[in-house]
Amino acid sequence: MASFVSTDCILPIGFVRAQDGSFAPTSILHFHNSPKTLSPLSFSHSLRASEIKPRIAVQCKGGSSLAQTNAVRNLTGSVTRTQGLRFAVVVARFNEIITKQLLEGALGTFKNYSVQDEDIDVVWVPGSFEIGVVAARLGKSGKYHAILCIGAVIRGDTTHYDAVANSAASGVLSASLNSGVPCIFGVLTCDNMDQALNRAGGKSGNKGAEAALTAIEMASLFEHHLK
Ligand SMILES: Nc1c(NC[C@H](O)[C@H](O)[C@H](O)CO)[nH]c(=O)[nH]c1=O
Ligand SMILES: CC(=O)[C@@H](O)COP(=O)(O)O
Repeated sequence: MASFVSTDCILPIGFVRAQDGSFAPTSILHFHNSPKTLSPLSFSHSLRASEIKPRIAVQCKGGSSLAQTNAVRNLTGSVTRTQGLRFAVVVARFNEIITKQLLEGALGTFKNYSVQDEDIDVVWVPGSFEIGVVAARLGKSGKYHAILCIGAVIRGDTTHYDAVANSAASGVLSASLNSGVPCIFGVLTCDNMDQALNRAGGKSGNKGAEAALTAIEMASLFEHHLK
């Protein structure tokens, strides 16, 4: 059974045993809770207790030495713990015949998972290119646990599609990273209208509904495990 030191443990490595038997660390590894194998000089890894050499002392918060655990913690957002979670939905009006269906699918998912109407704000923007800046503003407001971004980019005769699709994706990702609030990419990028219709409630399902479930899970992960 793999075992790992718990989080917030600092492993002094490369140390000199003093005359009084204490250890003087010469370099520090800070441990996270990710169960990874420690290579001899790697950093920011959890240490397999079985790999702790007798001469290494592990100083953990609370003063215990050589703290070990047999439990690997798995942190996952729960789609059944939605009470108090607040969501913003940024929707592009461009290709509204598609985005309205995606929005309806998303709102249906929120309802099915007991997200209250008063905990959802829907913000309309002209097109998918404008989603990122609004998502970033909403994320930084501190009012929401996740931002669901909905759009439909459909290829035309020019390369404009690539600019809009790529900008939408990078805009949503940047909003996530800059605000620290999960911004979920629910923007269709399709070669034609049929592909979009199939993914907005057609035979390929509703990607808006799927993205809403991702938003719930990520909101729960951040609220219940990563604060
Ligand atoms: N062609 C599509 C667009 N184009 C509009 C842009 O999103 C943007 O609003 C405009 O360039 C002004 O900044 N938007 C979509 O969402 N989907 C498209 O297929
Ligand atoms: C994604 C777009 O911007 C696209 O719909 C625009 O069409 P076109 O490339 O024919 O101007």
